[in-house]
Amino acid sequence: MARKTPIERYRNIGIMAHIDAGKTTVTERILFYTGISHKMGEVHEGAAVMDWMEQEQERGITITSAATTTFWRGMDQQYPETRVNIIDTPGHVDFTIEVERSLRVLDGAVCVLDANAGVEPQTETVWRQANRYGVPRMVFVNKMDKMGADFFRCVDMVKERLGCNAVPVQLPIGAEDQFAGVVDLIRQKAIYWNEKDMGATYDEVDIPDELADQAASYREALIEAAAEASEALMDKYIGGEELTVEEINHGLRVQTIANDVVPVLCGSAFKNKGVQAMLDAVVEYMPSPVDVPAIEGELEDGSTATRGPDDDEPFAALAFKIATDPYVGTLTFFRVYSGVVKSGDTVFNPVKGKKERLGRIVQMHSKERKEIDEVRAGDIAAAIGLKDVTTGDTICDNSNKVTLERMEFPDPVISVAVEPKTKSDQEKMGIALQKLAQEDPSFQVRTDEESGQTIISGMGELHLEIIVDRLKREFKVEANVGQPQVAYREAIRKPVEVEGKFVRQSGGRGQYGHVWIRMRPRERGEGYEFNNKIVGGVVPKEYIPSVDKGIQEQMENGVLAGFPVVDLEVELFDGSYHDVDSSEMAFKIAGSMAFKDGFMQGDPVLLEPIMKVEIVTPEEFMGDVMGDVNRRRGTVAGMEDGPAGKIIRAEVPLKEMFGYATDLRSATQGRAAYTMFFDGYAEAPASIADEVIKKAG
Ligand SMILES: Nc1nc2c(ncn2[C@@H]2O[C@H](COP(=O)(O)OP(=O)(O)OP(=O)(O)O)[C@@H](O)[C@H]2O)c(=O)[nH]1
Repeated sequence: MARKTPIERYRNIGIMAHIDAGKTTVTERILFYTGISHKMGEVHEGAAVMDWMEQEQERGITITSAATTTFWRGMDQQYPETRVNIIDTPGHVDFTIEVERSLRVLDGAVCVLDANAGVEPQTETVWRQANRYGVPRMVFVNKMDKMGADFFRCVDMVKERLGCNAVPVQLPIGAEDQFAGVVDLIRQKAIYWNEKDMGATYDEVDIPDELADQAASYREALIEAAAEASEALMDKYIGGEELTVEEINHGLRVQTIANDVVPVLCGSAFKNKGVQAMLDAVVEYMPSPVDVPAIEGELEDGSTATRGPDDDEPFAALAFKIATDPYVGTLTFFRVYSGVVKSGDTVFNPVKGKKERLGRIVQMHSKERKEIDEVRAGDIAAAIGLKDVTTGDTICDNSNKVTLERMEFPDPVISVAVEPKTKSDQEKMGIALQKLAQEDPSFQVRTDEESGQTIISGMGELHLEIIVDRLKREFKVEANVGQPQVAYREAIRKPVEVEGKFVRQSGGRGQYGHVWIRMRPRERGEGYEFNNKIVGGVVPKEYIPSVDKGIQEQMENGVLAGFPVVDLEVELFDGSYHDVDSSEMAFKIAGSMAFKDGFMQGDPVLLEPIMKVEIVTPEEFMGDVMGDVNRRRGTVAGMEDGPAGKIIRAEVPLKEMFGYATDLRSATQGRAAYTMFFDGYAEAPASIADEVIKKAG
C-alpha cells in the first residue's frame, strides 16, 4: 500500500501551556474545525473529546497526553491535505514528565498563553524543556476576549521571560469583550469569524483604518525577520522590493524551524475566533518530519547510527506513552522515525532484548480509534497488546536492531505507603501498581524490606493522589494511604582515600578481595562515575566490574539513613588478589566495604529536594504569605506585580510544602494560587538530618 499523505505534509505538533490557558479548548476547537469532532462540549461540562479520563473531567485538568490525528487543507482550502498529529501535553507541574516525553516525539509545538496572565511559571518550565530538545515553536495568545487581555504585553513577556525572538504575524482587533477578530499582517487582511455558526465561516475585509499604522509597522518588522532567512530575500528586501506572501511565509518558516523566530498569533478558542488561522500557521511554519534532524541511535556493536524519515529505511520507533484502556487493554503510543511496519509483524525491543508481535495498530481520533494495517515514517499510532514495552523503549526491525536515544526521567521526590483496605485486594493492588508504573516512568513501586509495606513514589503529592484515585476507579482497589515522605539523598563533601579488604580463610575455599579507592564529591546532578586506574594487574581485570557493582549496590541502599547516594566519583587505584581465594563476590564485598567506610569519612550529608514555588496573591495577603514562606524555610527569590496580584517566587524544601494547598487557601480566603516544581537537591540542615537519620535507626 502506498503512502497516502506525503511525509512533507505531516505536522507532528504538541500543544503546551500553563494549566488553564485553554489547551484543551484549543485542541477541541481544532478537532471541530477539522471536522473530526462534530460536537462541541464545554470542557468543564464534561463533553470535551480530549479529556477522556473520568477524573480529568472532574478535576478539569488534562493528565494524559493522548495523540490525535486530523487533517487540514487550510482556511481557503489552499493546501494539499495536511496530516496534523496533535500530541496533547499536560499543564500541571506534577506531570512535567508527560511534557518531556511528548517533546521527545513531536516536531514542533504551539505554546498557548492566557492573554491576561501571559507567560506563567509552567510556560517557562515547558519552554526550557522544549529548548533542550530544540523544538521549533509558535505562540497562540488565547483568551483575547477575557478581562485584562493584552496581546502586546504577552509579546513582551515572551521576549523577556522566554528570551526568544517573538514576531507577531497577526494583531488583535479589539480586546476583552470588544475582541472582534485578527489582522493578518502577511496577507494584509482583517478576519472576522461569524458567530452564528461557531466561527466555521468568516469574512475577510480590509484592515480597519485605526489599525493601519500599527499594522504597517508590525508588518515591517516581520518582513525583516523573514528576510534574514536567506541572502536572496535579504537582497530583495534591502533593494526596496516588496516580498510576496509566499516569500515572507517561506522566510518565516526557515527562521522558525531554525529556532530563530517564534511567530505569535492570537484569538479566543472559547469565542471561536482565530483557531483556523492558527492551523494555517501550523502548516506554514511548523516543520514536517523531514525538516528536523534524523534521530540518532546505537547499534548492537555500540556504534552510532541515524534513522531518517524514509519508508525505505529499516523500521524504528519510540514508545512514548502507555495507556491502559478498559476495553482493549494496553495501548502503546509510538512515533515512527523510519521505515514501515504492518500489523502482525514481529518487532524487536532492544531495551528489553525481546521480540514481540505487533498485534492491532490503531490511529486515535481523540476518543475514537480507527484500526489501520500499517504505519510509516513520521506516523504516530498506538499498538494494542504489546506486553513488555515501557515508555521510552525503542521498537525496531528485528533484523536491523537499533536503540534510539533513551528519554531521561527524573527520580521521584516523594513517597507514601499504600495498603489495600481489604487483605484480599493485596494481589490486585500489586498488579495494578505494576501496570501504572509501566505507563509512567516517573512513578515507582517498591516493597520496604523491613516493614513489608508497599511504597509508591512520584513527582508530587497530586501525582500520587491521582495514582491512588486511578487504583480505585480503574482497578477497583481501595487503598489506605500513609503520610507522604520526602525522598532524601546522601552525598559526601570531602575527598577520601580508603581501603577495603575482605578476607576469609576458615576451612574450605577462602575469600580474598582487596581494594584501595579514592572518592571525590561531584557537583549536584553530575551523578556517579567509576574510573579504573589499576596498573600492572594488581586487581585482575575480571574482578574490576565487581568492585564497581559492589559500590553501586551500596549506593542504592545508602549509608546514613537508607537513601540513595548521589554525585560522586570513585577511582579504583590499588589492591591485591590471591591466586586461589579471589572471586567476583569477594571483590564486590571489598568494594562495598571500602565505599561504606569512605562515605562516613567523607563528611557525609543528607540532601533534600528543593521546590521552585510561585505564588500569586492579592496584595493584602502578601505579608502573610511571605511570612509563611519564611517559616517553611523558604527563601524568596523575587517578587513582581502581575495582572492577578503580587507574584512571589521562592525556593522551599519539599518537606515543608506538604499540605500547602490547604494552608494557602485558608490564609488567603482561597484567593491565592501557587505552582511548584522540583528544582534540585540541597543540603538539609543538621536538625532535619538528625531527625531523619534517627528515624531510620
Ligand atoms: N474567556 C475565555 N476562556 C477560555 C478560552 N479558552 C478556554 N477558556 C476557559 O478557560 C478554562 C480552562 O480551559 P482548558 O481548555 O480546560 O485549559 P487547559 O489549558 O486545557 O487546562 P489543563 O488541561 O487543566 O491544563 C475553561 O474554563 C475554558 O472554558 C478563551 O478563549 N476565552
